[in-house]
Amino acid sequence: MHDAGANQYTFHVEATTDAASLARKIKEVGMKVGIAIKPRTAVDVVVPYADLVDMILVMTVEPGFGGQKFMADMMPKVKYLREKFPDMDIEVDGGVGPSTIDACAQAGANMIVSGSAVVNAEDPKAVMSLLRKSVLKSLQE
Ligand SMILES: O=C(CO)[C@H](O)[C@H](O)COP(=O)(O)O
Repeated sequence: MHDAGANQYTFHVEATTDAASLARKIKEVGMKVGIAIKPRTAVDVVVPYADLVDMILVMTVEPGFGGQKFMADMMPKVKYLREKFPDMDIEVDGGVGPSTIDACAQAGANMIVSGSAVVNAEDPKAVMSLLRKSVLKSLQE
């Protein structure tokens, strides 16, 4: 993947029995590391790997497909991570769009995955701009 131009590899903590080794291997080949947690995984699970990763992804839907409903009850995980790791990239993925971005941004997410809300929009560029503005506004507060 690195040879093909990828500069970050994100894996699910639930998908490996040795997240630390996997994170180190990804770094060794020169890529940034992201670690993701599914909605039913406790946020504490990723804390031991914080020194080994560049980004923590909090899933706000069950992974699998786009178009699902945003789980607002994942926001305490984002807030907890932002308070604990002020300089960490924290991403949210699932059901993020104009009506849910402020909750993500205010909880402390600075990276966003948005599928349906962008691709199904009449004006995808305007939606991306709105999402970006919400995150930037919270970062400046
Ligand atoms: O595959 C996914 C989750 O597994 C999608 O990345 C995610 O759901 C984003 O899509 P949407 O914004 O439509 O929820």
